[in-house]
Formats: sequence, C-alpha cells, structure tokens
Amino acid sequence: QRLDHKKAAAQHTPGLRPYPLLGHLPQFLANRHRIMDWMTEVLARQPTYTLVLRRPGSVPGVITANPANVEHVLRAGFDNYPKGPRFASLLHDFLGRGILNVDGDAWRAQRKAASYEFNTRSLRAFVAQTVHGELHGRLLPLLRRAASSGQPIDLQDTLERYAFDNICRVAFDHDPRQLPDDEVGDGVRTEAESDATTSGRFADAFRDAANLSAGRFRYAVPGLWKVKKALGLGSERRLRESVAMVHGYADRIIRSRREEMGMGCEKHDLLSRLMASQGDTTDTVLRDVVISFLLAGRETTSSALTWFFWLLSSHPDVERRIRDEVAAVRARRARGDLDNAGFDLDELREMHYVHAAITESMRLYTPVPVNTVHAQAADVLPDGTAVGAGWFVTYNSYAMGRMESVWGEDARAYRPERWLDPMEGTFRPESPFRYAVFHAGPRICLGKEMAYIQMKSIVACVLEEFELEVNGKYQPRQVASLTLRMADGLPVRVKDAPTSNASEK
Ligand code: HEM
Repeated sequence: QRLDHKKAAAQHTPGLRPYPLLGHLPQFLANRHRIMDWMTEVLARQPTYTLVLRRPGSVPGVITANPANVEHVLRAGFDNYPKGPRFASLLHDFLGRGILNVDGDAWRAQRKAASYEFNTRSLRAFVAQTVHGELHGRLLPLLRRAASSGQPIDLQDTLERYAFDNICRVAFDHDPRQLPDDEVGDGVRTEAESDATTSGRFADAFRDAANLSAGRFRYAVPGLWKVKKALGLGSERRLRESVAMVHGYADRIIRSRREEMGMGCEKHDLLSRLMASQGDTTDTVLRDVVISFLLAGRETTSSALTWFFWLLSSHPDVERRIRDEVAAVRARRARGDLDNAGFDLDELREMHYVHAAITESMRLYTPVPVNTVHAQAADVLPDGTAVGAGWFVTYNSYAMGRMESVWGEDARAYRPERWLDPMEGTFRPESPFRYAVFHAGPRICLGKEMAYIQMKSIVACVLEEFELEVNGKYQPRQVASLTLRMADGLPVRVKDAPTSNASEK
C-alpha cells in the first residue's frame, strides 16, 4: 500500500501538534514526570485512540490504545509485526537470543519447548512449592519481625526481592537469597552466608544489566550508545561489566548442572527440564533462555502487587471482602488439615474475589505499560491508520486499561466486581486484546498462571495475618521503564490483621 504520510498525521494528531523541527519533544518534556497519564489523555482525545508519531531524526511510528488495532497487530498480522531489529540490537548484549529477544524460527522453537514444560503438572507443582517455601520461610517471617519492631519497610523492595528469589529457583534452581532466611544469624559467617554474598552480587549485577539495557531505549540521540560502547565509556562500560558477571555466573551453574545430570541427579527447574528434553542445545542458548525468564518474572509480579497493596490501603471495603473470602476458604478445610499453613492450588482457584481484585489493580497499574513491535511491510490498521514499512507500532496497555470506550464511564474507578459474574460471583475473563496486560496472541505471557499462583498466595497469606498501613498522604511517583515502578518505593507499617468473622458466618 502506498502511504500518504501527511494525511495520516493530519488525521491522527489532534491535541498533539508537532512543532516544526522539534516534533513532539516540547510536550514530551513538559509531561515527562507523568508520562503514562499524559499519554492516556492524548490517546483518549484521538478519534480512534491512535496516534501517528514522527520525530526529526527518528523512525516514525504509531501508538495505539485501540483493541481492534492491538488484535490485528498481535494476532492476524502477527508475521508482519515481529519485535524487529531495533529491539533485538538494544537488548542483544544482555539477552542474547533468549525468548524475549528473538523472532521467527528461533522464537518458535523456544516457545514450543518452554510452553510444553510450563504446562507439565510437575513444573506447576515445583512452582507452587517454590512460592510456598519463599513465602513461609522468608516473606511472612520478615513481616512478623516488622510487625513486632514497628519499623516501616519498603514493600516494593521486599516484593522485588521475593520475586527474584522465586524466579531464580523456578528458572534454574538457584537461590540468590535476596530475602533473609527466617533464622537470625549469630554473627559467625556460615557457608550459606558467604554463598549469599556471591548471590547478592549476581542479583545486583542482574539489576544493573536490566536497567542499563533499558536505558538504551531512552537516548535522545539514537545510536549514541553504540559510540559509547565502542569506546567503553560510562553506562556502556558498566553494562559490559554487569553482563559479564551475570553471564559468567549463569554459565557456571549450567556447567555444574550438566555434571549433576550426568550423574543421574533429577531436578525440576526449567533449565534441567530443557537440558533433558533438548539434548543438543548449547550452553549459550540455555543461558539466554534462562536470562529471559529471569527478566520476565523479576519485576512484573512485584510491580503488580506493590500497586495492588497501595490501592487496597484506600479501599477498605475491598480489603474486607478479600479477608472474608480467604477466611471462608480456610474454614472449608478438612479438620485434620487445619495446621497446613499455605493454600493449595485448588484453594487458590476458589478465590474468585482475590483474583478479580488483583486483575482489576493491573488494569489500572499495568506492570508492563507499553509494548512495541516493528512493521515489516506497510499495512493499514483496522481503524484506518496507515503504517509504513519499518515503522514501530506501540500499544499502550496502561492507557487501554483506563479508556472509557473499553471499560465504561467508571473506567478510572477501582472496582473488582466488574470482573465477577453477578449471579455466581465467579471470575469472568476479558478478551486479552482489550485487557492486554499479559500481551496477547501467539506471544502471550508464558508465566501468567505462575504469576497468579504467586500473587494470590501472597495476598491471601499476607492479609490473613497482617494489615499493611500506608500513610494516606503518600502519592507514589511513577517510573515507567520496562515495568511500572514507584520511584520512591512503598513505605508501609505492618500491623496484625483485624480478626475476620467470615468463618463464624
Ligand atoms: C504480573 C505478572 C506478569 C505480567 C503482567 C507479564 C506480562 C508480560 C508481557 C506484557 C509480555 C510480553 C513482553 C514482550 O513481548 O516483550 C510477557 C511475556 C513473557 N512473560 Fe510475562 N508477565 C508476568 C509474569 C511472568 C512470569 C512470572 C514469568 C516467568 C515465569 C513470565 C514469563 C514470560 C515469558 C517467557 C514471556 C515471553 C513470551 C514470548 O515471547 O513468547 N511472565 N509477559
């Protein structure tokens, strides 16, 4: 299709006129402290919730919050919209050819192998066991200590540590010990503690590598990072060092795992499974897959839960309903089983309101707020927007979660009930193209089920025992990098939960 650029721009930029030479830079700079909300307002003003963007010296592209466009790009037009060469080159040093960073046959092969493993009953059981161990062995004891000391904690940091320990165990049965064990040390450095120092360095290096790689997307002069990389300067030098640390550490784990497996040792983590099923896979490919999983599972669930607990602090009615549901599930337990601390998969499945409350929170505070693909050939989106070959197409799931056209007039309200069947009270899923929080189409998130197991277990067990008090005046500032985080964390005071009366009903 031939493309009339001027016509497309004129049609799709009311309310956001580009300045001569500067493009949209002035508006962007004026709103950069509230970038997600500003983008939402701009997109809501477009006739079809879609914006054509062109900046001098940059690749033109489209940003959309229109579910029909999202469905087209992620499903019907999937082959025309890979991640593309820009995404791959920016993240290649860190992610190599891991599942998050490849297209075509390489992606298909990894997706097939990983989704097979993710759907096995035994991996699910391993996930549940890992979530349970980290929750009862570390997170809940930490909250108990905070409740008795009365000292506030940063909940975002705590949840990020939890998520990193958890995903490292699931991906390659490694424990980076980001949350301390229950037992308080006696001052003598044990083997486990010195191991923890190395693991801590791994976690720090991983965080640096992820942040510095994401920073490459934000250069005002595209490609400047390549010059810095060639000269070994500043952030690029730090990136090279942190990536070397992460890769070296992962390589050592992979080598020793091969030896253990050669001796007949059976493990249940993803790496061991892929080694067993994909015999000829090289160590580099395995490392790349593992690192992609760590990145995907690291800050997503912690972002979701941080915003969730913040929202809950101003919605006591929702908190009370969650406590009642959790208490009711607990009360249905067989008598002999009452001592078992956690909730099993069937019990988590019964928690429809908890599921709805978390889902609703991610609608408003989407952990991965934007996602971009690359148009290989020119195309026309369902709303009539013309896309040129080589353009980027971004869908903004944060804005989509707040569109009145999608969710109705109360789109901005936090209302878990919208996800429940009014008669049965059961959870009703929405089309993934309207609720694109987990992406959609063939590349939909592979860890969605694991994420819900983790998030529901934490919410149920934490609220059963504690109340997390947030200062009512605290207004978190957003930072949107790869995930949506709070710039200054989430300070909370941990208190004992009020006693629920659901079990007496
Ligand atoms: C609330 C939690 C989560 C959210 C909101 C979320 C969201 C997403 C999104 C938006 C994508 C698409 C990213 C892209 O294409 O660049 C994605 C992909 C992916 N996610 Fe998640 N995710 C979550 C948790 C997890 C967890 C815990 C894991 C690991 C077990 C995981 C594993 C993956 C993988 C492997 C992909 C790549 C799939 C592919 O390209 O075929 N996710 N996720």
